[in-house]
Amino acid sequence: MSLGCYQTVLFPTEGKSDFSSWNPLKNSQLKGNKISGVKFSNFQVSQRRKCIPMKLKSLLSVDSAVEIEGKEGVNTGSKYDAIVIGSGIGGLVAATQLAVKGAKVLVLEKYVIPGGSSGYYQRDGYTFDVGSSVMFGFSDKGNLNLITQALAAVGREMDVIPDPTTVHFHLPNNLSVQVHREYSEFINELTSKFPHEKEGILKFYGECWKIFNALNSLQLKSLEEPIYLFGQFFQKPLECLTLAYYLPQNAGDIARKYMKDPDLLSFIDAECFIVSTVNALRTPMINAGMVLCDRHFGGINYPVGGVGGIAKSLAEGLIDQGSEILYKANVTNIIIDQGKAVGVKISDGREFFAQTIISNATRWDTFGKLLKAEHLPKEEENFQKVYVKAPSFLSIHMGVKADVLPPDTDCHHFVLEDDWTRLEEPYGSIFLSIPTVLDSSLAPKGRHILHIFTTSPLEDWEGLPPKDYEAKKELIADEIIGRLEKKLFPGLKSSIVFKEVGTPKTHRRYLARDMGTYGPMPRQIPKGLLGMPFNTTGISGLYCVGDSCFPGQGVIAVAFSGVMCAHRVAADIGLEKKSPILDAALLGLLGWLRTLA
Ligand SMILES: NC(=O)c1ccc[n+]([C@@H]2O[C@H](COP(=O)([O-])OP(=O)(O)OC[C@H]3O[C@@H](n4cnc5c(N)ncnc54)[C@H](O)[C@@H]3O)[C@@H](O)[C@H]2O)c1
Ligand SMILES: CC(C)=CCC/C(C)=C/C=C/C(C)=C/C=C/C(C)=C/C=C/C=C(C)/C=C/C=C(C)/C=C/C=C(\C)CCC=C(C)C
Repeated sequence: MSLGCYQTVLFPTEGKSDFSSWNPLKNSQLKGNKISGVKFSNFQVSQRRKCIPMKLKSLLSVDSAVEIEGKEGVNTGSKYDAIVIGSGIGGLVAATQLAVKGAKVLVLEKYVIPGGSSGYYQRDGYTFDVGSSVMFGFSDKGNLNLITQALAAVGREMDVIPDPTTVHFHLPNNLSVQVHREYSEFINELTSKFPHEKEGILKFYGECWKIFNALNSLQLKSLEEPIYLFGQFFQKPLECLTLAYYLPQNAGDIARKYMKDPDLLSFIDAECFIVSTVNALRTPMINAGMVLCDRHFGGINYPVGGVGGIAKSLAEGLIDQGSEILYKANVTNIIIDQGKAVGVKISDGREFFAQTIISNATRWDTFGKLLKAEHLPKEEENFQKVYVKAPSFLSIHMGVKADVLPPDTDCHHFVLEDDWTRLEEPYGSIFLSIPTVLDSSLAPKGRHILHIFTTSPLEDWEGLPPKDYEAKKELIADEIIGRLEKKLFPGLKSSIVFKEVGTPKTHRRYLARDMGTYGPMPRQIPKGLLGMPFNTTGISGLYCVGDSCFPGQGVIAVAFSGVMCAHRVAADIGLEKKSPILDAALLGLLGWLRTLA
């Protein structure tokens, strides 16, 4: 199936009117509405900011980022080394890493473009990021720039724009904190708000750096592969022991060792909530250490042309390696033969076979829908005891008149106005991303994009007649926009020229995630990352990748899960070294450790 060159792809919101009219192939009115004429070389930055694109090198033009190519003639008869279900960043990284090791991979994607939550859609001259927009691991230094490395592995590089402020927090008691790219500036700003806690602040973030530096010194591969793991322990014993020490710990406990001020502890909760959808007491310290430092080490960098270009580049790179990707391929079953996963069936009845099957669908979808209930392994039962689905999102994508934003507005904002206890409540906290502050080419001239999202449970949106559903979307969106108008941008409502609201039903439908979930979150206080499963599953030949695997939510996190998965699969199909005896011992040990969580 080829959608042809320059087909504009739409990611519609769920609603009667959107559904009845949606067909990406028919949207010829938007054909040619690609961000034409813009090349990375003469890319123009919004005049509000002096952001200079990092000249990494560009092999992609923005035009090609909009072109989507399906793969014709995928052969149902041939046997692949691996079939990957889903082309989220986790799935694509696993697929590309395997392909460069020499494996023949087939990616089956339900939607018409790659990327999942890191995809994009276009409307009226705007290019919107579907979900993720704060890119960790996308710098040109260190070992943890996994997005950069994943692209480089398949010969792709993208121009990126450094974001001077990771996020601007607007919190209760008029606490406003900008997380500057420069660590010292951030620490100065935070200690100026909490001078009595200076020592505690330095100690807490100092522990984060210990973790980050240990992670950054390792060569990252599968922690389920003993030859690699023991090799790392041998080469970097201190760093590995540091990580092993922090593995079962949570950020909130460590913060409480050093800090007492309740507002400061709540600030640490907000820092963690952004990356884990739970407070600091439930956020694994390794994850906190990773993100709270990477933003200062490599910095947050936004890809020119939008986040969707990353998945597009990976998919192109995959095809260059001789592997395949098939869009509109909705996997309905994983085929099991004598207890081993051997293939998949898609909704049009075709079957594909491979030595290994990798699912980038969530574990709830993989084990609840793609496999029959009797295949639920004990390990998955345990996972579902320790982790629950985080709520879904209400998202509002808007185009606004540019002059509504004050000069020097930051790209990312987090807003929780009056009451700390509302942090984790549905519709309590508001995330706001304004990517046009960095890349003005994403919107028509004189306009900015506002991508607003807030947590929202699917249950709030079920069983409503279409008219009530539409009315509720408008009502809730209006409230959220009103809050931003009051807190940040007076006159916001009257500046709106485009608005589209997506509900949890939209996310469920177009991201194929059970209940539209954002990802897994611990049911109670977890033992850090100890309970999070890696990539192998209780079913031989079946692997999982993505945010319901170690280390959890986040684009960089799922990229790491992709790297780990590819390494483990490569060892199992003979493309990497493997020791069956050590394998059995390590997998047994890791399984036992998880039962302690
Ligand atoms: N607002 C946000 O910023 C936001 C929102 C949600 C998720 N995220 C992040 O996105 C990342 C998720 O990445 P990921 O790699 O785990 O997955 P993903 O959910 O982004 O992608 C999974 C892909 O698999 C496809 N798929 C699922 N089931 C399928 C099936 N049966 N057949 C064929 N295709 C199928 C989906 O269409 C999707 O493209 C996480 O990092 C998460 O934190 C961010
Ligand atoms: C095995 C054993 C037992 C032991 C051994 C020891 C060792 C060696 C260990 C090791 C470990 C490791 C390597 C680990 C690793 C880890 C990692 C890499 C991690 C990572 C993580 C990441 C993350 C978590 C991320 C996240 C992020 C996110 C989620 C983001 C988000 C964002 C958003 C939401 C946006 C916002 C917006 C606004 C504000 C607007």
